[in-house]
Amino acid sequence: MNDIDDNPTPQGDLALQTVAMPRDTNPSGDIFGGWLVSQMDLAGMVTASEVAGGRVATVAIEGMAFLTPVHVGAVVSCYCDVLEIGRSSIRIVVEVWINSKHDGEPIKVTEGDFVFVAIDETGRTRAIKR
Ligand SMILES: CC(=O)SCCNC(=O)CCNC(=O)[C@H](O)C(C)(C)COP(=O)(O)OP(=O)(O)OC[C@H]1O[C@@H](n2cnc3c(N)ncnc32)[C@H](O)[C@@H]1OP(=O)(O)O
Repeated sequence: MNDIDDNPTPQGDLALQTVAMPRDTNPSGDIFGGWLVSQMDLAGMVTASEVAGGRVATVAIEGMAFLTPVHVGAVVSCYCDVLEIGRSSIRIVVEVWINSKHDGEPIKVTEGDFVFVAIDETGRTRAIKR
């Protein structure tokens, strides 16, 4: 995982942008980690589907850490960078960034390595065309 201080700008391309809503909070009013993972999975799926030219499934999520809380109303941006393309798999680092409530500076919230697999209509793996 990249160190937040060594990597002050997003890595990769913007794949998904959304707003953290009150419905995405737990009873204490904090945004759920699971909601963020869901957004990251969607962002990764968009990028992986483009690379794979069709249907993909998430096979693994590795090495995640939540670095800073997300507040309701924050614009949540997911950036994807393709790290590796195998026979059927695509490894993507997904980073989530928000802007600081105080000074508007971009802040990295979390990142994780997501592995997607290209699958056919029956759900079996398929080779990615290059
Ligand atoms: C967007 C969504 O659909 S989210 C839904 C949640 N995800 C799912 O339902 C997927 C459930 N899993 C599956 O259906 C199956 O595991 C499949 C079809 C994805 C893969 O089937 P497998 O029998 O594991 O395939 P196989 O062993 O050939 O591995 C396929 C590729 O995935 C890679 N892979 C498999 N497991 C892992 C893992 N845990 N971590 C990293 N890579 C992995 C393999 O290295 C291989 O890569 P390569 O083809 O580039 O060499």
